[in-house]
Amino acid sequence: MIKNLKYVTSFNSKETGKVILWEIIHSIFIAAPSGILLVIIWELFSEQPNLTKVWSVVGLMTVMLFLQFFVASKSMVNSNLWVYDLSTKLRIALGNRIQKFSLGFFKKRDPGEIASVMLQDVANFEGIFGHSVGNLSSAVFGTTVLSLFLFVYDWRLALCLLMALPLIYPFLALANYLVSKMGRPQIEARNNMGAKFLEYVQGIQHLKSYGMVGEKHKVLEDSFKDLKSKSIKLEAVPGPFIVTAAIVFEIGFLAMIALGLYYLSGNTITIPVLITFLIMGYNLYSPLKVVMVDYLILRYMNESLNRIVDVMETPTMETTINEVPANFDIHFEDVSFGYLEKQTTLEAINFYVPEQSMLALVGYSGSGKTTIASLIARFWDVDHGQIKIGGIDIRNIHQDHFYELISEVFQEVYLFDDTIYNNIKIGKPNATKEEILEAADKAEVLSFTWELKEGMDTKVGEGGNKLSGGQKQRISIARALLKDAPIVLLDEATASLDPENEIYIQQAIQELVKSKTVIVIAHKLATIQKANQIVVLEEGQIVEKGTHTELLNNEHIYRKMWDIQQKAGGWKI
Ligand SMILES: Nc1ncnc2c1ncn2[C@@H]1O[C@H](COP(=O)(O)OP(=O)(O)OP(=O)(O)O)[C@@H](O)[C@H]1O
Repeated sequence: MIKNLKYVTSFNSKETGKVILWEIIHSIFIAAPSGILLVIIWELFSEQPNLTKVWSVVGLMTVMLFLQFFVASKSMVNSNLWVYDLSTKLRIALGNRIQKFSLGFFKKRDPGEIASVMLQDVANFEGIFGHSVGNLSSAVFGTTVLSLFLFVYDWRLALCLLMALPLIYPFLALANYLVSKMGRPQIEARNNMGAKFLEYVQGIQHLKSYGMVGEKHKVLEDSFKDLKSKSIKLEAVPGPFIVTAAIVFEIGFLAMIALGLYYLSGNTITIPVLITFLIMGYNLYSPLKVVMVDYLILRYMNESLNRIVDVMETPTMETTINEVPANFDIHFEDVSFGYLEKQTTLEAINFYVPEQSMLALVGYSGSGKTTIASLIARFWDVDHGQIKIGGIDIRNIHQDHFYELISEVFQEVYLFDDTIYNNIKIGKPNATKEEILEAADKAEVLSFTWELKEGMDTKVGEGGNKLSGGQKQRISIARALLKDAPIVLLDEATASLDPENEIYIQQAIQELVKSKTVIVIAHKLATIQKANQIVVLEEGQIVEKGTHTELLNNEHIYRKMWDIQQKAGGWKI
């Protein structure tokens, strides 16, 4: 836990020292009044009590009270500001880290789970640590100061009080073990509930159309119940051990009273000393009892910290090397890749795409075409071999520079819940209005926006759900045109367009790919006849390579696919 706390507090280490200092001053102010009270008791028990002295001490106590109010407010404000600042910095760091992960990270970890690290786990830390830091410091500093006082008065009674500390340890250790054992499943149940809820809300349209709302709601309800039972267990099972530890403290206090009375009867201590122990002894235990409960909550918080640190330490695709390619040819050297461990999706892929030439990827569904395009875009990293751009391994090109090199027009187009204009602008954030409209025009976006009441300022809805598939694709082509990157990846760019628009889009694409290095995936072989090279894939391996004419003469898969498409082209329904 200390390691985790050190790690997270390093995000605002400058302020940490100041917060601790204020908390120490605060805990001394909490302990001080009982010390001052003793002066009154001692004075009252003296043979000739000096009332002026007593009144002065009462005056001092009043001043201390005001000071305590100031110190308490200051330390509370400081620690709250510090913890909220810390958690904001932590969230920003997590956000920055998450954007540098490969897509593989998001496939392995549920989006609901990642969201819960960012929201719930950081909130856990913020809520718990913000409030516990004061209690912890009073327990450590307040108890140390009081113990020193008590040892000066009578070391035997002080030792008797402190004897309770090792005795509570086994109960605390057991409770601690139970919290760490039950905390993780509880957090997992909470995340599972979040993920199920997200899935339910996102998929509600499809659930309704298949009449599965009730069935999925049951799954959601089960996840609520699971969370309930795990939360109850987490609270109820370690609870009795904490109560027992608190009772051990009371027993320690009773033992001290008994010992004190024994010493009093033997005249080895005086009444004021016993009264001192009765007052201070109880005060000694109070912060410890509070911190004991806090400690368990802190252990629970540590489970959240583990998950935060885990995300922060997951390797990203970031590189400190920043080699800049001199040209934009693409080289696949013995590349193998699998989405899952022990599963090969691509095996020993070798090809070379000279700068400003076009390579087409062809093959039956599931043969690995999209995977090759995704590897070039670094959505994933290769397991074996190298992909080079301009002779440089793409893993050695800095992320910011790398994404300037590539434009993608993929099957799945994601649009942000913003205007059409702004969705195109993403391709080049500093583009002028003229440039954006020109790209929109070339990609046939203007031809449908003029029919819309708000034109290019029409909001597209979440993920672009207010537009048709073809319209979304045109926007993504406009984005790529605007970006004007030297490498273009096209994945079935014209799949969801009607034949008339397809002709226009093909023209726009011709414009887009002019003087670019292009990798194109097209199911319609007629569109790639002019490609400089065609690579045919089967089950993740290259089975043919050549030009359209060469492959037709090969009489192999490409020829078969071509013949089928030629026949299908003649069909009319
Ligand atoms: N995210 C993923 N996780 C696990 N397996 C995947 C993932 N994406 C694709 N695959 C698998 O990898 C293999 C290759 O898929 P890929 O999408 O590259 O094929 P494709 O040739 O582009 O297919 P299509 O023409 O149907 O788009 C398939 O067996 C597919 O099931």
